[in-house]
Amino acid sequence: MKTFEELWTELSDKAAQRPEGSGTVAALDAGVHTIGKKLVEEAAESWMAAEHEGPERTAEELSQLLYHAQVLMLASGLTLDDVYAHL
Ligand SMILES: N=c1c2ncn([C@@H]3O[C@H](COP(=O)(O)OP(=O)(O)OP(=O)(O)O)[C@@H](O)[C@H]3O)c2ncn1[C@@H]1O[C@H](COP(=O)(O)O)[C@@H](O)[C@H]1O
Repeated sequence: MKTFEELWTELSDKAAQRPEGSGTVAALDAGVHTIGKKLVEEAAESWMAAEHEGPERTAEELSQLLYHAQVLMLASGLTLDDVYAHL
């Protein structure tokens, strides 16, 4: 298990180090358009899980939504503080 901040640290390191086999590096290379589509897909899957599939599946989909939100933040050159400033 990891927190949102711990995931951010891990993904930031991956973006900087670009290790072989990283899905995050591949997503960043694919670009904002592809990442954005994935974010919307995970949002829809979270919605459907909440309506039809129960809390466990909803938590799983929401974790993927948070992951793709962080990838979009990285691709956009944003930091956590840039986003937290709007909360
Ligand atoms: N938390 C996640 C995470 N959540 C979602 N995903 C990606 O999002 C996809 C979600 O898949 P779906 O189930 O919606 O779809 P799928 O059919 O399985 O996959 P696609 O065909 O849609 O790509 C997964 O296949 C992963 O590619 C994630 N990829 C990585 N992480 C974590 O990010 C960290 C870095 O990962 P790497 O960059 O791959 O090393 C690790 O700690 C991982 O656990």
